Amino acid sequence: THPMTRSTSKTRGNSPRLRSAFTFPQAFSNLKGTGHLDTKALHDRYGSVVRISPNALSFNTAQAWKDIYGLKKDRTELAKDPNYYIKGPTVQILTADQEEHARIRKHLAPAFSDTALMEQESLLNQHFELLIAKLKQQVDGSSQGRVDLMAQYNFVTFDIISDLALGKPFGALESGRYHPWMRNFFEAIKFLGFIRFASIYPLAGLLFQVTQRLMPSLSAKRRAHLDFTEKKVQERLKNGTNRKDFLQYITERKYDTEKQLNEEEILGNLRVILTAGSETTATHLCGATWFLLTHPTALSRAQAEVRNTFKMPEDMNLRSLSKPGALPFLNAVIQETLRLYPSIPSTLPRVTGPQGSIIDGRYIPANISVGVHPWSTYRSSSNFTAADDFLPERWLPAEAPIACSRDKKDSLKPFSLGPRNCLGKSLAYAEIRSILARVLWNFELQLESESEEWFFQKEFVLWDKASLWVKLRHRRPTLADDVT
Ligand code: HEM
Repeated sequence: THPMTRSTSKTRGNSPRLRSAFTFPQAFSNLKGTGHLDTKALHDRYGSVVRISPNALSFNTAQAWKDIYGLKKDRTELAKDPNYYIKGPTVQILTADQEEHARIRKHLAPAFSDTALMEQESLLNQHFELLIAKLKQQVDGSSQGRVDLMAQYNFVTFDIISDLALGKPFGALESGRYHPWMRNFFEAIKFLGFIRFASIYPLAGLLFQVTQRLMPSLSAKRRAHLDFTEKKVQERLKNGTNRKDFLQYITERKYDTEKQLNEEEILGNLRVILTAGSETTATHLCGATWFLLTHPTALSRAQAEVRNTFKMPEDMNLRSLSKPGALPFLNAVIQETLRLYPSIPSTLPRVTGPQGSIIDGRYIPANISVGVHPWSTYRSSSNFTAADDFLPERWLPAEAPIACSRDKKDSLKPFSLGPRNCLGKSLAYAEIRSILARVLWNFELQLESESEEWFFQKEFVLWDKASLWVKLRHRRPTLADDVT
């Protein structure tokens, strides 16, 4: 452990001077897209709790995850930090306060149950298969298998989520192009750093609003962006369907009619799901692929595991892919990627209650913004041995290097925990396993040289990813293929 990690409960010992006095170091860090590195550097220097701005503390331990995000014994939770989770005109699951959140989550949850997932399988399979078919076309086509997998993973995950949330896919895989809604979304990510900056500096925020007003094209674009989802949801509600999409579950279960989600609330929440459930999954797929392609032994092993487990591509389905004990190495790769390349690398902040809170054994006064910083936590040597190394074996009890037996596995919470944890976790795992397994089964893969440094990215709440250029070839016949 770093000597400062266990240092003290004296808050001053964990307070870098500039950070304690001013908000600008944190604001600039966000603006530059280096927040993950800067916060990690502070943790490395000051230990497991550090003041990152006058009113905000960052933590990096398993216990802090529980204390900040878990449900308390008295059934209360630390509120989401209102300066970060800005409420819009419609209540929605991410920003709602505790009571409203419980109501919304109760109505959305059936769409994400294990039963729902199994019922959605045939819909999901169409997209998985289309992805593989399109990749095969590119191997045979003029690009000779040179493919931007980042785009392809975006296409498939956004197609899936739009199919489930809006009743129709964006059609990105089919057309091989970003749908305008997706293009707007990715353009907006670049602004997230600035928006965070603006939320700390009202003057910058004001300027931002004024510029938006002065640029009709920008606000027209925003309107079109919102209109699109509204129109789709209205059409879907009007026409009805037998498909097991999200709306089917949200509208068929009648709890307390007074507390039903109204149409506006349904739309607001579907919009959240549309973004929460697409980019995060695509990001992880890119990360796992990049790690495999830069670690050839792991790539061969994952590939052999998938190909030996499934003789025919039709053998891959949600049940066989998620069977306990199936694909242990691929699952270890998935976990290790969640650790080294968390789709949401920065803190999702909460505020301490009116009486203050005990976090990681320390009393923290009332109304302080607190959170666990995933990037710092997952790369801290106080939590993981060889924390910066890609070592999927650490997740395999029989093979983990002895040094890794001290890993604090509980400090990895990529889907958060407690009442506000990720509702789409099972769907995310299902998509990730299904897509990675199919890609590894069907193709030989090689990283193109311009993507060797792909991993080193800026972070604006989400990662500012570049294209991931990969050379794909058809699967080489194996001895087993010849025999059978
Ligand atoms: C690798 C993929 C994913 C990761 C790493 C991830 C991570 C997270 C995290 C950390 C949160 C907590 C947010 C907070 O505290 O404010 C969250 C919430 C949420 N996620 Fe995911 N997510 C993923 C995929 C998905 C998918 C596929 C869906 C749905 C289709 C989804 C739907 C949601 C929803 C609805 C919430 C809000 C839950 C609530 O507030 O009760 N996520 N996710």
